[in-house]
Amino acid sequence: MEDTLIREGDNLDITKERRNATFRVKKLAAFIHGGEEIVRRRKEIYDAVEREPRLKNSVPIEFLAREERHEEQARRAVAMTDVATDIIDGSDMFGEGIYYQSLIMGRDLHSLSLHYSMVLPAIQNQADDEQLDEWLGPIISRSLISTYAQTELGHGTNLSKLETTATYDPKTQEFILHSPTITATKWWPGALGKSSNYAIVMAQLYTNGKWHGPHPFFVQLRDAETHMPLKGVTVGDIGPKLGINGSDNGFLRFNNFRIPRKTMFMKNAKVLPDGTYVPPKHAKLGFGAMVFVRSIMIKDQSMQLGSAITIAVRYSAIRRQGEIVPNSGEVQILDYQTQQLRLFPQISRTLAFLFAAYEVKDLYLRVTTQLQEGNTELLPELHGLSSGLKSVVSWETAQGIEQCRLACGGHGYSQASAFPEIYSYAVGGCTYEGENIVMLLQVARQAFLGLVKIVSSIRAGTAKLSLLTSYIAEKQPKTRSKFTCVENVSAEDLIADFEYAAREQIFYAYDLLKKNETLYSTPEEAWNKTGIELCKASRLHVKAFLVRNYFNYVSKCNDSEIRPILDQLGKLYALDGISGGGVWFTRRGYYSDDQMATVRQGIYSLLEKIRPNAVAIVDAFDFSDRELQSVLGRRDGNVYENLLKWAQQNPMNRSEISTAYIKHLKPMMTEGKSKL
Ligand SMILES: CCCCCCCC/C=C\CCCCCCCCCCC/C=C/C(=O)SCCNC(=O)CCNC(=O)[C@H](O)C(C)(C)COP(=O)(O)OP(=O)(O)OC[C@H]1O[C@@H](n2cnc3c(N)ncnc32)[C@H](O)[C@@H]1OP(=O)(O)O
Ligand SMILES: Cc1cc2nc3c(=O)[nH]c(=O)nc-3n(C[C@H](O)[C@H](O)[C@H](O)COP(=O)(O)OP(=O)(O)OC[C@H]3O[C@@H](n4cnc5c(N)ncnc54)[C@H](O)[C@@H]3O)c2cc1C
Repeated sequence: MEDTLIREGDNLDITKERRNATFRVKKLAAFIHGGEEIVRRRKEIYDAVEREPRLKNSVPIEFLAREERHEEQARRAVAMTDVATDIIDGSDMFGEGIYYQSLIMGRDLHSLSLHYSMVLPAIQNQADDEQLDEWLGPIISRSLISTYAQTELGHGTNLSKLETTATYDPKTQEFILHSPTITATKWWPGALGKSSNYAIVMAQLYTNGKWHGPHPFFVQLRDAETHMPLKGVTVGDIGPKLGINGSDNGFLRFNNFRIPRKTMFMKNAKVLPDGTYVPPKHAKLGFGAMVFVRSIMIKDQSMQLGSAITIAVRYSAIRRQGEIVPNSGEVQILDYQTQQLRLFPQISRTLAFLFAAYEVKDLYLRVTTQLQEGNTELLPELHGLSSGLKSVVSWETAQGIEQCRLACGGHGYSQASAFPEIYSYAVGGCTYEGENIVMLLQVARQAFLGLVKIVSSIRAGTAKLSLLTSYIAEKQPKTRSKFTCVENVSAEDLIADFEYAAREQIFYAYDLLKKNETLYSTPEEAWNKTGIELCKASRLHVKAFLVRNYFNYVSKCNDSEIRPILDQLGKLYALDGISGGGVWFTRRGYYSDDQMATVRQGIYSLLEKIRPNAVAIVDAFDFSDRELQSVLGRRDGNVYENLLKWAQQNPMNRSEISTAYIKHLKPMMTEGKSKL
């Protein structure tokens, strides 16, 4: 990060904002990103990327047609990975990897996305030693391109009903892969359509006439030389999508396609040559690649929200429209209280999500180490934390980006703002790696050792609780919330409030479930009739984690220059949640009407405090113009002249007269004239 973000020629309003900030941006950036050394490395990586001619992103991606975009993203992906090890520590996916990728690939996936984000971790963690020796080299050297093919036309969520079969034939020691129906067609896998010649294929395993559920296989799909699909394989691109159109998400069918026995991942489950099935230590170890992406995408999502709010705050600082006091001149739109309420909570959310991303990364790494030793103890906790965070974070990120777009008025709707790209990329996270509602139900059902299981064990006095769940066993306070005013409220009080709301809803949902079990004939029907309340319980449980984790993380900061900023943002995060969460905080009179009114007053006072530092705070997220790719969010604030330049480079303006005019409009006008 540079010493100062102020330069000659910058927009005067944005310069004034930076001069008036009460803290040094570098300090906050260091805290946010985990230390000065990490910020220094970010700058080093950025400079190296800028110096490398092959990593120049000269084509404005938003003007490209689908095939051109796919090709340009493939070019970038190859260049990115050609020079990666000269620039970054390739083993640090959660840190340097994700940052490096965002500098080059922008908000899109590409031909190698799944190769790195799912296949590499799956091979590292699920292949046996012999398979690792055989597969890891080609994966790293990129002599093959691979993807993760699980979802089918008929089933994405309910993996037990996937229809692709892998039937073992002991005579030839092969599996026969087959797509028995149309709905068995694999559908969605990134980079499957045209790029990949290998895929991890999830298929229902049958050996010696017995079914063993879905298992992963590493399957060659296309010829290594000609890249033509192999006989028995039908593969192609599924067509344009809401976003990520640089990626060739694909379809895939097998027609009695034979693959060798050792293409089944064999570190956990095994099929012996005679067809004997050896089960894994934990039934869901084969789902590890999904857990990796759910874990890493929390950081990715927070960075998407962070870039949206950086753009919106910078633009709001240079945009002047309307007067607050008549005849005193037009104000920066950032001065409107309503604008602040739209924007500043998104700053807090970005930080809360980022700090949660650090926690889930640590847990992921601990679980990976444990699994290497054959210990699956922490796996359910990771499944719960990553599923719950994935759900809440991707949803609130999508909502937050949309608020940022709306807050930028008409210019927010233009691709020049970058919001359409950011939104359409980020919102995919609500669906992929487990549809959000389904993941919330997982949190309720199984995760965190199972909220539902926890309640029954707490009541039975047999609960074994983890750090993430121990609050659930605490007694609900009979007194009111301790909140009196924003100045006096402590982190502990705010955490207690969220835990109160979560506990209240968890027990409410549990009791409803038990009641429904008496009303409906099966536990599954009762579960379905309690689904909405269970999802609410999971959401509040995750929110309580986010608040607790935010303040725990910030408690490490003793710097008097930036600590007040972090406290203000933390309080805003919590109070905005309480104010918007209404009913859960007022149940049993925990918050009175007067307290709620004081919460709102607290929010207004925080908005006022944050306002003078808003530009500097988003500067501390340390996004370069290269990453933001937004005319509205330019560091220098020179928006208007660059909007005009951006429009002028639009291919439609290459000639004065369009083909639409020549082919359709002109003949119509000529005919119109002849009728006069
Ligand atoms: C040098 C190199 C340079 C490289 C430079 C580049 C670097 C790039 C770096 C970083 C890139 C990062 C980019 C950011 C991220 C963007 C990438 C985006 C890619 C997106 C691709 C998308 C892929 C996909 O979508 S793949 C398909 C995903 N599909 C799903 O998620 C399906 C959802 N369904 C399920 O997961 C499950 O079926 C279920 C959980 C809904 C239900 O499962 P079921 O089998 O029915 O089980 P159930 O009976 O409910 O539960 C039984 C018990 O099992 C437990 N359990 C379930 N799942 C798991 C699990 N995964 N792990 C552990 N335990 C699990 C469950 O809790 C139950 O437990 P219990 O104890 O018995 O109660
Ligand atoms: C951008 C993108 C990239 C993707 N990349 C890949 C990839 O690389 N590889 C891959 O294999 N897949 C990929 N997918 C597929 C993705 O993982 C699935 O779409 C996702 O898991 C959701 O499954 P589904 O489509 O079957 O949704 P459905 O399960 O059909 O969901 C539809 C609705 O039904 C509800 N629903 C379903 N089941 C339940 C339930 N039990 N209880 C309550 N409600 C329920 C959901 O909440 C949702 O509202 C990708 C998808 C997208 C959008």
